Amino acid sequence: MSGGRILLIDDEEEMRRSSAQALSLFGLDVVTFANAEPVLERVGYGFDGVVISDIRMPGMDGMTLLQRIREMDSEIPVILVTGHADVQLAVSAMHAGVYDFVEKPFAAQHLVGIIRRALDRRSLVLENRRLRAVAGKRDDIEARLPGRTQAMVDLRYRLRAIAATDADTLIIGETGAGKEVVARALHDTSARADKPFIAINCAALPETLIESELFGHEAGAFPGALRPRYGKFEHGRGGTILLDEIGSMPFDLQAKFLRVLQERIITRLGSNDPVSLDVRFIATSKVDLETEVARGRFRPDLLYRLNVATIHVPSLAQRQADIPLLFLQLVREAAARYGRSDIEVRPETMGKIGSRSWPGNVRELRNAADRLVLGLDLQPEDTALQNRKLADRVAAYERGLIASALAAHGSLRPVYEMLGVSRKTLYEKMQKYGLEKGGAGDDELEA
Ligand SMILES: Nc1ncnc2c1ncn2[C@@H]1O[C@H](COP(=O)(O)OP(=O)(O)OP(=O)(O)O)[C@@H](O)[C@H]1O
Repeated sequence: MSGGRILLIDDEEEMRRSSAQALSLFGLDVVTFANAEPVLERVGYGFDGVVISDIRMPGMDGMTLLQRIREMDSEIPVILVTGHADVQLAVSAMHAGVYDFVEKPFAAQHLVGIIRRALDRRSLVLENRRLRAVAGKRDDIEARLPGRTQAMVDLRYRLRAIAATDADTLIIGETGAGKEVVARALHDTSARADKPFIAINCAALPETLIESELFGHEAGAFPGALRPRYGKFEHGRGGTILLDEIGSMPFDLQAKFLRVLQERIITRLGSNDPVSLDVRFIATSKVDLETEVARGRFRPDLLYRLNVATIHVPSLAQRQADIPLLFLQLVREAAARYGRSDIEVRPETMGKIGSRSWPGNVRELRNAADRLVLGLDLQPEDTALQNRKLADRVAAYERGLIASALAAHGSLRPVYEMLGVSRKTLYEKMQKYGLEKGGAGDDELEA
């Protein structure tokens, strides 16, 4: 039997007390209410329990409650408690989709039997929904993240393994490598697939607003907060929250966020009432968070907490062999988007695509596919470079310098000496940019 909750509504206090007591003797987890309104806040699409309500009550009656619940999710079991003379009401409730009735006075054991069947049915409904959602999207991972290189095979394997858990996840990868695509795929193949997916870009939110954006606020929490507002965390209830560019989260906020991760509770700005939060967090970063920790810009405790389930999204340089096929797929997608069907990729174009470097990764490759479909020339590498952000241009420049130094020397020592970096730094950068050691001996690499 499921461990779901039983919400019991009756306006008579004695009835609430005695029913709750009787049901808890049978090991059922009962919460009682004197009126129906607050129950609507407690149930929703993923509710894994049963509602039992008196049919006649002042304020919202049992019939209206039944209708309101069925508008949210028609498969939540609602059991109505009727009086002896309520036959007419009972007939309408049956038409309205009530799960079952009990007539007052009732034997607790009789009600318990009905509740147990209702709970079993509810957990079956939820499990079926979960499996349907997962099955529908699972096959899709291959299509969303294609590639035959080991790096992509490993990525898909890890993604599936982590999607089967509810662990908070850190996704690392270069700009444009597809971190957000991976985050979405993770959500869509997880048990939370039919719940919200909320993406928040930490780098794009102004520092002054970020806290109220995430946590929400009460009216008057700060000047300009005229009305209470839910934060994005609460909007994501039951689902997944993606924190893009977690490294850009202001330092002070990191401590608060760590507490949210640990306790699953948030407090809106200007409020003292903590609200519980059922979400999975996914964070992404293109910068090395260890380095940010060393620079005092990122909290080590937050990194350790996030670093449990980690997915590395390979750069295009780390999956060079996948580039031609991926490019063809992106061309097909672009052709569909622009309503073109006669697109042909010439072998020499394909040669250029496969051999050049793509520091902007799939995003840049996708731009190239768009240009081809629109009949524009492939941008020369240096023009493409000018259109990128400073950090990407610096990275591309650095990669180029290291690549040519590696090509010019048979061993690593002259390379790192010439570039004025330690052997360890050189090794890390080679890994980051997917560069091979050229003619250098293996022993040189043990930094
Ligand atoms: N495997 C893929 N197949 C098709 N398109 C992809 C794939 N991976 C990424 N893309 C596309 O490339 C672009 C960049 O992807 P995404 O936004 O996920 O990258 P990112 O790593 O989150 O980038 P940034 O760090 O800059 O935010 C998007 O347009 C996305 O649709």
